[in-house]
Amino acid sequence: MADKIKDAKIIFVVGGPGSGKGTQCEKVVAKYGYTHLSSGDLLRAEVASGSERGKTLQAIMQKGELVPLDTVLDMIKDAMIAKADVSKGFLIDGYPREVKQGEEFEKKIGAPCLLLYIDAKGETMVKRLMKRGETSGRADDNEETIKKRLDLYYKATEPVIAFYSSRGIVKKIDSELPVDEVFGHVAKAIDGLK
Ligand SMILES: Nc1ncnc2c1ncn2[C@H]1C[C@H](O)[C@@H](COP(=O)(O)OP(=O)(O)OP(=O)(O)O)O1
Ligand SMILES: Nc1ncnc2c1ncn2[C@H]1C[C@H](O)[C@@H](COP(=O)(O)O)O1
Ligand SMILES: [Mg+2]
Repeated sequence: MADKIKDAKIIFVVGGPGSGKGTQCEKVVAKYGYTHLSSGDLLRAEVASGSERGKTLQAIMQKGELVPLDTVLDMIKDAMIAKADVSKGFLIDGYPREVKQGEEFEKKIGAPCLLLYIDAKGETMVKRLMKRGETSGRADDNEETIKKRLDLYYKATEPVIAFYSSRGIVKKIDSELPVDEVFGHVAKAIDGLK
């Protein structure tokens, strides 16, 4: 089964909470037809299913903490296999959150050809998430959890950028710009792929 995805085109989309990863991924899907897999969305779907596992995940996510690596990697892998026959490429949004996640992904699935680093200032991310929280219904879009997610991002996820930079596959995207301008830079990075 895993053979079906071993040669897939894989793009990691990494950035802080509220930086605009999901927003840009939607636009990439519209233009390039890639498959968007957000680890957070996969986890929220499990929570919404009402399963016992979903209840455990919900408690972790509500605190702004990371769920266990194996849980999230298995979900991504299953979702990739389900789309393998029709996918032109995969946008893996919100993963890896720490270097170990990247290493395990490469062992079990394959290597990314590009890492889109969606970069915004801390204060911008907080403002965006507080605004999104007015309508999102997300249990983690509140002041206390946003602060924890941001702290964890700087501590655990920023080293991911350095790890892949040494491989020359990181494109840093200024996400302080308006959405369509940000997308112009995202598209340029994707068009630059062989
Ligand atoms: N360039 C932008 N300018 C202004 N607002 C933006 C921009 N990009 C995204 N937004 C808005 C849309 C959302 O309401 C909010 C967060 O964007 P979103 O794409 O959901 O972030 P994200 O996927 O990185 O966050 P999370 O990690 O929490 O899922 O900010
Ligand atoms: N890759 C991940 N590893 C661990 N936990 C994760 C991962 N992706 C999402 N999560 C959990 C923890 C996050 O705070 C929430 C929301 O994710 P988001 O990408 O902001 O939608 O889910
Ligand atoms: Mg998102």
